[in-house]
Amino acid sequence: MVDQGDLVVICVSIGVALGILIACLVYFGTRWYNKRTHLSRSANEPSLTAIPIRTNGLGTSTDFSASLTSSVATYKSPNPPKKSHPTGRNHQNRDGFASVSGILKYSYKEIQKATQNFTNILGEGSFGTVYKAVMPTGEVVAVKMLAPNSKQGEKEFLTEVLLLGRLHHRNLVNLLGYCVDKGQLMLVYEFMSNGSLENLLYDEEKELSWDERLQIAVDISHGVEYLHEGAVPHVVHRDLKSANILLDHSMRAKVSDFGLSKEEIFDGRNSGLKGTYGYMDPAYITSSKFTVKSDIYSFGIIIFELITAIHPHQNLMEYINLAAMDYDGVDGILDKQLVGNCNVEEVRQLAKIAHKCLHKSPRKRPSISDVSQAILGIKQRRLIKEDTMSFASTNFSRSVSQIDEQQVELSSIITMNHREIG
Ligand SMILES: Nc1ncnc2c1ncn2[C@@H]1O[C@H](COP(=O)(O)OP(=O)(O)OP(=O)(O)O)[C@@H](O)[C@H]1O
Repeated sequence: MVDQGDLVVICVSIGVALGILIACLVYFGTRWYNKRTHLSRSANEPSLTAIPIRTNGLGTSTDFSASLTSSVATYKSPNPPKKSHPTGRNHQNRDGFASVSGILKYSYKEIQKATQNFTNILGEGSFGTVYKAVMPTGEVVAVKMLAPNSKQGEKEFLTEVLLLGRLHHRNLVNLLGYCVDKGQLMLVYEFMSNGSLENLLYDEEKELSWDERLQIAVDISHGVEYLHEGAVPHVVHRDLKSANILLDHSMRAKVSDFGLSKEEIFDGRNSGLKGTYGYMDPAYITSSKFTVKSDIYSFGIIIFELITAIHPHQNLMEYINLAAMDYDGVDGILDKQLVGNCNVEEVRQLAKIAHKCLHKSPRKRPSISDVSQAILGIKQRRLIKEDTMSFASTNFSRSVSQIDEQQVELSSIITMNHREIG
């Protein structure tokens, strides 16, 4: 027989053992659950800061630490990002790869037919040839075919497509589709019928009014604002220049070539720099650190191109420095198309904003949202002025017609008086 004391000891021991068992079960169960949720979350959210990239066009890298300083120009902002714009497109995707972004995959044959066997050439860039294509739906698009000597691998190309497909804004040249077929890599973009800003500014036969130029500056600032502050993850363009600003049928400007790996500049040696001379932030050249403020610098140069129609490769910077000496200094370097055809005060205000973008200390340059607010301010001040003037002129004509009416009344009274006296 077990006495009562032993029974108590046995019960307590069983209780303690059960307690330990339950505690262990809860502890390991929670750990297992947390791990499972973490894994499934990671699987659903591909880390875009760990994108394998093309490096210098010389090879590929899948090293994640290297990708953090990569030319796939994403960066993490200290501020929480604004909500990303939805794609608004509702295409069915045939391979499911880019279904998140709503971009289409085309076959080589489809593109071949749409470009009339690659005969419809729009231009040539550092990535390869750009063709005009008419899709079976009737939609006109631009197809960028990567040069066969491009060292970009298929995997890296698809990663870039995935990144690009996430970026949609009315002031960006949106990616509509892609093609990886028969060893060819192609990107399908919306078609911009008025070509590049560079062509419009430097072709003697083309004309750009001051209003169009001001609107182009507003449009570019909105496109860059989306890349810097709206897109998730944020994107640094790294090659803003007038050749990368394209215009649609209604002369609205869109930023192109964003998010693509940029080729390293070759100037007789491996500089390690990416971008285009003339637009390149001097602070980046000395530090090799590319930031959003380097894009702001390039944008400042584009604004001065809009004002002067002087190409950065034709000593634009010297003219800018000269103009910086006085508030009205910009009057002397104005594009001759604009002389007598623009509001000089607005030109001076825009030049003042551009000077700030070119500040030699990147920290002192404004953010893109400040720049776009300031440019919009120029347009708004004009609207307010026009409103005030039209209000004043309406009041003036009302007063004139009142005087006219009173004169008629007066002359009829005088005539009546004359008749009575007569
Ligand atoms: N979406 C488009 N719609 C119409 N024309 C385009 C489009 N994209 C490019 N083009 C034209 O094709 C030409 C080559 O463009 P691409 O973007 O490849 O090179 P780039 O910007 O001129 O130079 P780089 O590649 O050195 O930046 C340009 O003249 C441009 O006008």
